[in-house]
Amino acid sequence: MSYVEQVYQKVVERNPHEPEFLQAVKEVLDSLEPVLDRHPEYQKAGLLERIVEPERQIIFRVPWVDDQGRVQVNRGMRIQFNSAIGPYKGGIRFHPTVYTGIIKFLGFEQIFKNSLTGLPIGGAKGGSDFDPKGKSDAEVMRFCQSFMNELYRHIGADVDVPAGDIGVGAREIGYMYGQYKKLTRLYEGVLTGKGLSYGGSLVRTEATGYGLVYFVDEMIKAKGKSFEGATVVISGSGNVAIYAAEKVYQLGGKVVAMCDSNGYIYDKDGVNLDTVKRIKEVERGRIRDYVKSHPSAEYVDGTGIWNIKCDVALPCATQNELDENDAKKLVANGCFAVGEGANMPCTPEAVRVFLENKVLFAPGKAANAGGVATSALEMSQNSMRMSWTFEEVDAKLKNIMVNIYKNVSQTAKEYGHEDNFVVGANIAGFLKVADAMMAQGIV
Ligand SMILES: NC(=O)C1=CN([C@@H]2O[C@H](COP(=O)(O)OP(=O)(O)OC[C@H]3O[C@@H](n4cnc5c(N)ncnc54)[C@H](OP(=O)(O)O)[C@@H]3O)[C@@H](O)[C@H]2O)C=CC1
Ligand SMILES: O=C(O)CCC(=O)C(=O)O
Repeated sequence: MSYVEQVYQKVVERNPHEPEFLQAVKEVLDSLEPVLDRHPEYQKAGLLERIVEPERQIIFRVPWVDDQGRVQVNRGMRIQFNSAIGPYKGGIRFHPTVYTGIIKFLGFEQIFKNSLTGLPIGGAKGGSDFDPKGKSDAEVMRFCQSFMNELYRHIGADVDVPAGDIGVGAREIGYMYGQYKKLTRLYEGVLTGKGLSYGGSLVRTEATGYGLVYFVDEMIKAKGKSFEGATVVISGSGNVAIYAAEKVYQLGGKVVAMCDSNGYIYDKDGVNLDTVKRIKEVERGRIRDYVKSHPSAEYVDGTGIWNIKCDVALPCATQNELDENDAKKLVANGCFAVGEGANMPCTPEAVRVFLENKVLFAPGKAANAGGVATSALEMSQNSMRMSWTFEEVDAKLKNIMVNIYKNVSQTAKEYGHEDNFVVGANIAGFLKVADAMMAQGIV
């Protein structure tokens, strides 16, 4: 058994009930064999054993009172995975499926993603099994305040800087920021994704979706293709999906389908993004409402969005939402590129189908890094007590995404896996963190 296989075996023994975490670790470790051949010193330093173990996990009770006066109790957590290259950084997810296996897979991915941005940020993730769907603003506020009543002890502008993720947007960040400030009396950049009136950065709302499309654009341009005239299917209709769609339209493509967890809409004339924004950002409604104002579009309950013919597929909803059969369908329908806006949305079997069929595949830790990169730009602006214009931040974001593409594709080539951006992203993200960990001793 190789060193890498031995490390993975130990991870399986230690975390037997966390399949998503095991999936994320296996994908990274599988890419690292050639790196370990070149760097035998990593084994001596126990580098892999250390990188797969979080530096710290904080799990806490979150009690709150609902609108009926009943006491509710959720579980909160923050997993601070790796601080070798900077303060912990990563989102907070509020969703009923949250448990340690999900937050650990996200925190682990975040280490390498944050490294790829080229900015000094370590990896972390947090969340709760609280479901904001159907809750009143007052309930969400009480929950967020209670969540922060514990979390504030473990974070800080130079310690750990959380942000949003599924179920956590501007509203939740605002409530958490207010409570942090009240508890600590500090007005500092402790969270990103803040509102513009209290330290937020322009473009952070758009950043993950825009960044995804900048990355995919670079990847397909290298093969002589473009978004101009391309038909695109995007799963999800949340923050990442909406702004990926906006950038696709700006580059001349047409988005024909989007979804939420209940079902998908198909609009052959191109999904009207103003309508989706109204339904999702203002009314907090369901995607099925789209057909009320666009009767020529179709709404279909359940999964199945990947059966729709497209040139480019952008999974932007959640982990493991696109499986082997979906991938085969996309290939059969002529899809030539897939970009992961979500974290780990494609199963390992689906990724294999794409790579075997020469579909250009942009893995999430590279392709969706624009969100956290812009969060780091928000941290810089907060530290400098200034704010850049939309154009300035957007230009920096685009530059970062182009550089990530270059780094990932060059690394893939250098290690003998040309056009395999999964291997390229894992190795390039790992090398910087490994170098920093080696320099800092056994900690
Ligand atoms: N926000 C960010 O900056 C970043 C986010 N990401 C990743 O992008 C993904 C989306 O995040 P974000 O847009 O912020 O989250 P949002 O909460 O804004 O949106 C999530 C969207 O995905 C849908 N969805 C969730 N679960 C499923 C499912 N099982 N099947 C179909 N649709 C589903 C939701 O539908 P419904 O409303 O019905 O639940 C919603 O439309 C996540 O994987 C996240 O980790 C990655 C990098 C940065
Ligand atoms: O902006 C951030 O800090 C985190 C974004 C995020 O959660 C992610 O990259 O998955």
